[in-house]
Amino acid sequence: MNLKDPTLLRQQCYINGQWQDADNKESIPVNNPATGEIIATIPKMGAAETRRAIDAANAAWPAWRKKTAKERATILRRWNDLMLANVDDLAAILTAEQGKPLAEAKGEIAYAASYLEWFSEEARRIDGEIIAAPANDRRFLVIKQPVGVTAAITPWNFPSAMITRKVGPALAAGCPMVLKPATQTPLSALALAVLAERAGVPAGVFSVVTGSASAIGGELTANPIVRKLSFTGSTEVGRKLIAQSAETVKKLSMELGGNAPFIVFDDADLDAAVEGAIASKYRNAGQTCVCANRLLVQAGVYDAFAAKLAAAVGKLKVGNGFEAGVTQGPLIDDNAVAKVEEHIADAVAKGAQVILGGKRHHLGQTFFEPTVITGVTRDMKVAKEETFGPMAPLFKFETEEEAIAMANDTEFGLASYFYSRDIGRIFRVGEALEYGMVGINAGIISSEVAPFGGVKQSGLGREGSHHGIEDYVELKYLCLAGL
Ligand SMILES: NC(=O)c1ccc[n+]([C@@H]2O[C@H](COP(=O)([O-])OP(=O)(O)OC[C@H]3O[C@@H](n4cnc5c(N)ncnc54)[C@H](O)[C@@H]3O)[C@@H](O)[C@H]2O)c1
Ligand SMILES: O=C[C@H](O)CS(=O)(=O)O
Repeated sequence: MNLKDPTLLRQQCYINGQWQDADNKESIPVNNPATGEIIATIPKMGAAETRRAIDAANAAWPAWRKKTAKERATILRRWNDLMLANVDDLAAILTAEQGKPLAEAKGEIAYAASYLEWFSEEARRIDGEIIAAPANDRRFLVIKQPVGVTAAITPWNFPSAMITRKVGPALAAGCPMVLKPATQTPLSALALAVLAERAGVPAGVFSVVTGSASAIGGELTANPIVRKLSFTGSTEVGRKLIAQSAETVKKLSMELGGNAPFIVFDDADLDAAVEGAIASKYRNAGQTCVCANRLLVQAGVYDAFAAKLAAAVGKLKVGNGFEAGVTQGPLIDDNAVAKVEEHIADAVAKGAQVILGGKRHHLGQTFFEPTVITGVTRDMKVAKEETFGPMAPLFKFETEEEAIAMANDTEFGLASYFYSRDIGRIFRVGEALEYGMVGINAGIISSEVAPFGGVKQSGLGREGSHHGIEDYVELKYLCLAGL
């Protein structure tokens, strides 16, 4: 990894403004999924170090909340600017530990920085209310105050953006944050801490702890000083963290799993639908929470869409993310590859046909062939489970009502997509889909200015947009009498 600024690559945790090893000096390797080589080691910390980070956050909170909104905004804006000034190094670190192509990694860094920029602006718009009281000698005031010490636990698939989507609103609202990044991709988080320090984030306001997920998570969820937990990851782990947080009644933000339907109606622009399907399904080698997981295609255009999609998918280039022109990197680990293989094998055993790809790539490691399968039916695992890999399963439907029923037949409700040029259908289907987000004639919909989040078992709360700050403030009602 050739960095212009090698000091961005850290192999220690950042607690209370200090770079530290684990108390027991133990460490964990960080692997490059494309080559299998060890690129760094990080401390294997646990509950004791996490408690110190929480105590440091609590000690730093009064001074941080006392800063004016403009002072906090200035620091967040400077952090954004530093991310953009170091985009090449941050992207190289991200590709080395997560595998996504460098162009995608640069895109993630810009996306991640946009949350710091957005919440540097939102910091100055956390306004209250004065309510018309029911008596002339009274005035009712509502003010918004920072929730307190917050914690974040983030996934490996977006090692930078999932962090700034949480730390941005937290710091903007006046809350300190203790972060546990994914064990597979901690280096991006530690590089963010380097830039936070340079931006002027005071010691204790942002700390990064790596190591035992259960030990660190156990402390973050049990410690009463932590007033809020924001988690992004699988629904399975989210359920555990919700249960662990119940004892201390923490505020929770949960960004969990998905099972996105991608519906192609017979009135769709098929070329646009293929472009959108490629963008949604194969971004990050299919490892995003909002990837199309089920492609539902109306019978009249099924064969034409399948042929067009297979032709376009066949042009995707698999390889090391640092190689020019590569659009498909490796999957994160062998378990991820096994999940894709399991879904393909199950579908084929129940009658589906592989029309493109279908097996591990000849490059070895965790590379997988971009895959398209047809003849998929609702009894197959891929209908109910998140594949999280570069495999597009095509289901067939006859009517609009059938498509909506198929799309909603899941416990998930994060992202959904459909392609149609009929305005009546656009409103009917957009309103009928049980999802937090709906892409209409669009395969990529995420933005810092829009509310990101799901319904049902895809999560709680929203991140980004004006709404994203609400999860980091408490409403306080002041009743003024005797005026
Ligand atoms: N909704 C969203 O915005 C969003 C975004 C990205 C990923 N995801 C979901 O995340 C999943 C893939 O990411 P992943 O494999 O990192 O998910 P994961 O749930 O396995 O891990 C997420 C984070 O939780 C930590 N963790 C795991 N077990 C824990 C425990 N017992 N206590 C405390 N922390 C624990 C991990 O170390 C990691 O930091 C997919 O289901 C994907 O849909 C959702
Ligand atoms: O995987 C989850 C991310 O939230 C995807 S996105 O980059 O925000 O669309």
